[in-house]
Amino acid sequence: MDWQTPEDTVPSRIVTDAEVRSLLGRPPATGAWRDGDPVANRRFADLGPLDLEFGGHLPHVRLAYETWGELSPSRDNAVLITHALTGDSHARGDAGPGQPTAGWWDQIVGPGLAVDTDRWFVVVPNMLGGCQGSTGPASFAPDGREWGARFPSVSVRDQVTAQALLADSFGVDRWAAVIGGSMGGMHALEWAVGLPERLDRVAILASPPVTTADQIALNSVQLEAIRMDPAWHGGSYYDAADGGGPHRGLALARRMALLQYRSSTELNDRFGRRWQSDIDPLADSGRFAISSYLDFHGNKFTRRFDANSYITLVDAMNSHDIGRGRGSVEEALSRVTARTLVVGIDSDRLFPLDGQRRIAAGITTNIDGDDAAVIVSDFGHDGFLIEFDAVSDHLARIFAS
Ligand SMILES: CC(=O)SCCNC(=O)CCNC(=O)[C@H](O)C(C)(C)COP(=O)(O)OP(=O)(O)OC[C@H]1O[C@@H](n2cnc3c(N)ncnc32)[C@H](O)[C@@H]1OP(=O)(O)O
Ligand SMILES: N[C@@H](CCO)C(=O)O
Repeated sequence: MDWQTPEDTVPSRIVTDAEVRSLLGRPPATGAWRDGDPVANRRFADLGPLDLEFGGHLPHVRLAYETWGELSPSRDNAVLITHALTGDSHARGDAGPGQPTAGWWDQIVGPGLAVDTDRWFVVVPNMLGGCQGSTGPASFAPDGREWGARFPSVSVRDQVTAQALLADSFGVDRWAAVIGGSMGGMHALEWAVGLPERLDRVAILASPPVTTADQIALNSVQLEAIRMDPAWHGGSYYDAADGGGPHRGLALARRMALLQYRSSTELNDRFGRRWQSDIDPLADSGRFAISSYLDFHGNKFTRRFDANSYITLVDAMNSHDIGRGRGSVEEALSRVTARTLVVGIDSDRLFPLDGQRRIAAGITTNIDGDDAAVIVSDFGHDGFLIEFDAVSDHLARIFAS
């Protein structure tokens, strides 16, 4: 089978349960597009073929995206927000009638908020390789079946290339700002280094200049947890009789990840040594509350995310090295011309402050001189999704610059 067939034999914009059922005789993969999705604001951009950094080729790329605000006639007020590893385009929850789904930055993006949608035209795409409407392993290969584990390796740079094609589709030559946290901050940094002529400002939150050995190690055990699940089937699980996915492995990977997303201080203060039955009288006795919390998030995650997509995105995150092919990290950072904000969280054990400090020190247009701004918080890495006031204050400073 030639997976590089240049023509789609199946339109990659097949999106509804009904279309998938009629094609494959079963529902779509977890996280893939579904009928009745409440995100009325979501749109799709078909961006054509894409040659990938590590040699792969996608015959057709589609990005799902949402927008808020109005694009000015001169197209000079567009702001790109890039999401974290398991995020999506839904930064705001009030995009249309019948919108029950909360957005992940409701308190930051909106009329009169730090990213003021009365002033800015805000674009939030789902990243390439994701499973919330953009082309990824749960999308269709040219043979009319999901790519699955056959999906080619994508890098953070490929994901930015796809975002640049999306910008072209809007006629936006230059973003007023590119803003991202965590993996989204990797994208924001790549924009600033790789396409400096295409943005005025950049905000990088809780992100590193390279994914380190320590971080790759933590990622590798998560991926192994998925692959050792008997329901993994080498990634070809969509048609499997035993439940349609390595849910136990994926839930375990999410538990492991969550330990890096939150700080030990928060977990100790919040859960202590309490039993879950102390909190919920109906719960089984003999289980610690912290175990229950991890189980809850692990299991919840499997209901919204495709395991193949998780692997693809973690691999993309592992590819992140702002200095690759550019001499060094510092040489790469010296290319940045956008006004820059770099923010770290003091309790972040996933992407610790030294990474943000290295980024800040290497960028001459950093608004805080040679240092990063620091949010003091016990929430750890996830602080960029929780400390709304502090994040808003810092974003206000970059917009005022
Ligand atoms: C840009 C992006 O990254 S987008 C992706 C962001 N979203 C995610 O990452 C999804 C996973 N969610 C999270 O990581 C977090 O909820 C955050 C970071 C978004 C917000 O953090 P917090 O507000 O501190 O939420 P927290 O981690 O306490 O989770 C609350 C949930 O845990 C449940 N919970 C809390 N304690 C327990 C316990 N002992 N046992 C079982 N469940 C528990 C709550 O009932 C609540 O459930 P709900 O989600 O159905 O409302
Ligand atoms: N909670 C975030 C953490 C990674 O930045 C996510 O899952 O995307």
